[in-house]
Amino acid sequence: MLKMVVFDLDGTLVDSAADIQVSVNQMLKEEALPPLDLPTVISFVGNGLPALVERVIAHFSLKESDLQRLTRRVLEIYSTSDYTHTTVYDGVVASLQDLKNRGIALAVCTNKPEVPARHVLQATGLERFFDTVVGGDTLPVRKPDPLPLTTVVGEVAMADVLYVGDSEVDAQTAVSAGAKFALFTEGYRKSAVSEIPHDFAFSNWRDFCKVAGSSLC
Ligand SMILES: O=C(O)COP(=O)(O)O
Ligand SMILES: [Mg+2]
Repeated sequence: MLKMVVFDLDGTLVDSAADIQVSVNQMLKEEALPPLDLPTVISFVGNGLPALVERVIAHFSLKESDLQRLTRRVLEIYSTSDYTHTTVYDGVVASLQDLKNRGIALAVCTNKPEVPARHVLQATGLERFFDTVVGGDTLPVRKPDPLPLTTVVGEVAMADVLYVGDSEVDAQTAVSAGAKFALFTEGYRKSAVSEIPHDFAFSNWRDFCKVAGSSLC
């Protein structure tokens, strides 16, 4: 029986890439470097902020030793953003409300650092749905290590848990943790849907009711 649904954030609940792009480009401007376009930034998202900045460093052949400084700067800019370009995917709120009404526990397990993850949830009005939020810097390891997901799940049996995400990283996390996985296909995945292990796939949040067996369908 479904007792808990855990959600990834970027590319799953929210389309957040445009604000990530603004923050990265602000840092690049300060470094006298040219801006990156949206598809390039999206291709760098998925493994957390330090990995994103590592990819920026590789893209511009910058010094590896600048990683910490540039990561700190992007985090600073992004954490104080007003997130005006970040939108909740259509159908997400109704899906979350339905799960909450059914008494199913809801949590977020994202690789976005915890502070901006909480800010984004606040700014988009989604915060009220979630008791637990684990970010990419909450624990010593991040997804695809299963620890963030197993930590969020706590005492609930994995057989009663569904993880919902948009990427290869999320699929791998679910497999390692032993959770069922639902793939939202319209986020920031890099490979074909058929190459990403999943128990369910959906391209529109209005169809999530079929995955979660709700009365909304
Ligand atoms: O911050 C990232 O790289 C990805 O974030 P996500 O885990 O919410 O998709
Ligand atoms: Mg994601």
